[in-house]
Amino acid sequence: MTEHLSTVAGVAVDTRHWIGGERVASAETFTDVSPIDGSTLAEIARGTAMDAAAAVAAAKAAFPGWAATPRAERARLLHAIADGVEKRLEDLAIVETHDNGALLRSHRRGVMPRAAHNFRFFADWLLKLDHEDFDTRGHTNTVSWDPAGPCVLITPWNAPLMLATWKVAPALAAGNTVILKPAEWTPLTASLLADIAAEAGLPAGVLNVVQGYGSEIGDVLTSHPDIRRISFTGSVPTAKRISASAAANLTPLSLELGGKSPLLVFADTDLDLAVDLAVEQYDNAGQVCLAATRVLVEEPLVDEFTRRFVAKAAELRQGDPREATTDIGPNIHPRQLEKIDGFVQRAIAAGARAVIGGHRGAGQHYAPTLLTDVAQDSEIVQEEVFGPVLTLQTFTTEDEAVRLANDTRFGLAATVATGDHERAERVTAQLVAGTVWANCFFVRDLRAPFGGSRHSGVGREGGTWSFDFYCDVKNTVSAPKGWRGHG
Ligand SMILES: NC(=O)c1ccc[n+]([C@@H]2O[C@H](COP(=O)([O-])OP(=O)(O)OC[C@H]3O[C@@H](n4cnc5c(N)ncnc54)[C@H](O)[C@@H]3O)[C@@H](O)[C@H]2O)c1
Ligand SMILES: O=C/C=C/C=C(\O)C(=O)O
Repeated sequence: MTEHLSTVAGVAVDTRHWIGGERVASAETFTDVSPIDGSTLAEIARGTAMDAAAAVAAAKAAFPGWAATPRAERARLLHAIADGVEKRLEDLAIVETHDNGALLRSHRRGVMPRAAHNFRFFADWLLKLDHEDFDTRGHTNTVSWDPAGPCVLITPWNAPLMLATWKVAPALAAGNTVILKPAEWTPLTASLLADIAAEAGLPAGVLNVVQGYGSEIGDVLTSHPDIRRISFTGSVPTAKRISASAAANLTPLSLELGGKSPLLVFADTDLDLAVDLAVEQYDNAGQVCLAATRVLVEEPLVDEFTRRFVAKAAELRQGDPREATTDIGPNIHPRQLEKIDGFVQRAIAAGARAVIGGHRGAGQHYAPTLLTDVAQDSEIVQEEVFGPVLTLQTFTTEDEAVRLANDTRFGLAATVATGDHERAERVTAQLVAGTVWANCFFVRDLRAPFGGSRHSGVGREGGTWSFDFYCDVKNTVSAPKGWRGHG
């Protein structure tokens, strides 16, 4: 037994899959390494096609029972899982920090409370889910949100438990069973979530966790005919593969993908606010899908903005994410660091100038970077870097700002900084993005639709949108009493 437990920062983590209410090992393992110091955290079960198929079978077997469980009982169990997340908040926070290198204080204050909130929110929303019946010549239309079946949920490493629970909670609330496949760089908190769900009393097979490489077990999961929904957060190339694989069974998909979101700074803005919004984009070492990585500044403001930005960014402290004084932790993996530096060096070779940064930092850190003299059609402006790298461009008219902002293949988010209310309304209305923020950033309400336009995603989740996706939405039309048909 103990050979399957790893101790991470004093917390015992089971390194096996969680399938049908049991821990299941694989013949092989893969090594999970900490981005903080390169140390080995655990040897994790390396899922095979057989493990993936077993998880689907377990989810299929558990589905009828869970789908028939009264809503109030499903909601009660989700709240019990939220209680468990809150009880183990410190364990989850420290384990996640070791696993993905993001700040411990963010995990404590923001991310793990949000993970618990994901369960509470969808439990409560389930109980409120309703519509007004409507009448068609005396016939009553009644809409119901019926459970769809087993779901495959595939998540990335940048916010592992937050993004896993953002999918698991609504899927379970809807009456579906789940196979969660966490990213191979961050497998640990998904395993702790399985412990928490079991302790809360979630029936066996309702939540299954399969560890392993997406390239080895992804297709088995996403092409399986018993799977009724796939929700994926990750990169565009993987999304295309999954879409092709899901097409075999016409399995409905929700895809939340990358971005190259703009921050539009107008000359009439509160400059302190605009600078704060820009510097905030280095959060999580730039590994945030929503990050506004293209800073677009109105020409007359650019010198003053740049001066203030540089001063503010210089205050950021890179270091150990466990320390309360650290602002930016390491990037996730040497491969990711390589990728980030590749983007930056190619940009510089193409004529970009690094106002700050432009190189690696100590250990697995990348120096916060701002690149200027970049062409709109260049790689650095068009492609997602997923590191602490921003570009700076200028504009002279509102139309030009909107045109530059919309001129990538992405459309996840956009942020506008302006002191003019009418301008804010005019500009936000023209931006192509799933989420647009005016004079703020990352203000999230789980009732709101969340997702991306164009290559940033397919579909929306959040509030009723989540239930629309995870359910077979049904309309039942009842004839009035005594009705004898059309004849
Ligand atoms: N829109 C959002 O909400 C959001 C949130 C976070 C991250 N992201 C995006 O995620 C990307 C970074 O994450 P990543 O590098 O882990 O992405 P990725 O696509 O490489 O991996 C994501 C997940 O997909 C799995 N996977 C890989 N190949 C697969 C296959 N063939 N079939 C099924 N699953 C497979 C991986 O194992 C991992 O669990 C960035 O583009 C980022 O913008 C988007
Ligand atoms: O890095 C991506 C962050 C995504 C955030 C959400 O999915 C959310 O707030 O629900």
